[in-house]
Amino acid sequence: MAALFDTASAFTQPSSAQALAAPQMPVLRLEDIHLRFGGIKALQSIGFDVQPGEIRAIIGPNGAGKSSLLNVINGVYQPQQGRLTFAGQALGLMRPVLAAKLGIARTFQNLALFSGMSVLDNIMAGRNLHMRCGLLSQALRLRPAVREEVTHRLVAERIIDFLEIQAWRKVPVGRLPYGLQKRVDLGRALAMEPKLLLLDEPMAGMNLEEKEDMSRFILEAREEFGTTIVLIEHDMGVVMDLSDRVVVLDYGRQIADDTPDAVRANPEVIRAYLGSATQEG
Ligand SMILES: Nc1ncnc2c1ncn2[C@@H]1O[C@H](COP(=O)(O)OP(=O)(O)OP(=O)(O)O)[C@@H](O)[C@H]1O
Repeated sequence: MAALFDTASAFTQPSSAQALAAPQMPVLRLEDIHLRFGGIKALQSIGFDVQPGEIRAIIGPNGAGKSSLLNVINGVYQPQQGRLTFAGQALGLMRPVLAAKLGIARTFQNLALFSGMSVLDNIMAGRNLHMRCGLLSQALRLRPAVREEVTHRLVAERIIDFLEIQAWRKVPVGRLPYGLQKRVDLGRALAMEPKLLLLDEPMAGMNLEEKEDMSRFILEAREEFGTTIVLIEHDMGVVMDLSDRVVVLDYGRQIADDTPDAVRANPEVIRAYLGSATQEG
């Protein structure tokens, strides 16, 4: 993110599938994660890593445990068993506040935007963690607060340019079509300068053109800012096109962790999930 943001990230590097050729310290490693809700075994012995600059997909049928897994990664759910390591730091378990501090950002299946606020202000909301001046100095318009706001606005404007949403920067988000709202949600998350970006069904409810746009922005975010991405997606075409490696869940179990092509050819995956209807994806 050096080109866009003022602070360099530990994971800022040109990223591509080539980066995966040489093993590096993973951004994230999950080991033997078990999560239960009463009698429901939502996750059973899940373990995989995410390399810097990688786009990792998590797929599986409805109820397979995908959202639960994302919630374990950002600390919303506490697994009964397992270990999580972030950027080489063994954390045991994650907590939401810690996740935010460590630089884990997330978009949601059901958008989490302020619908009455403008595009710019929603993206500015993503800068909150980076703001050092308190509310009082902001309210009194003290000089350091004004200076800081200018810097953050600059970052927000650059993200708006990057996502090609300049024309709507002053428009309340609630008035935008759904596809654009999803783009603003991505912008809000990118504004956090995340080391790890979790995308929960970024293409849900989009038409083909919107999906193509969103795919392009995800790939460009990785290329330009070196963002490491974990995404849940139901559209197999999107998963195959975007991801470097794919984790497949079925009834809370991890049945595959491989490249898109290998996953596509895996008989257990085909049986559990892909099926004939999605083979063309
Ligand atoms: N907060 C919760 N309380 C109880 N059970 C839950 C909770 N969250 C998830 N579950 C259960 O855990 C299992 C996995 O659910 P999860 O939402 O993680 O699956 P998913 O793969 O994301 O599904 P979908 O594709 O439909 O979003 C399901 O049986 C679900 O009912």
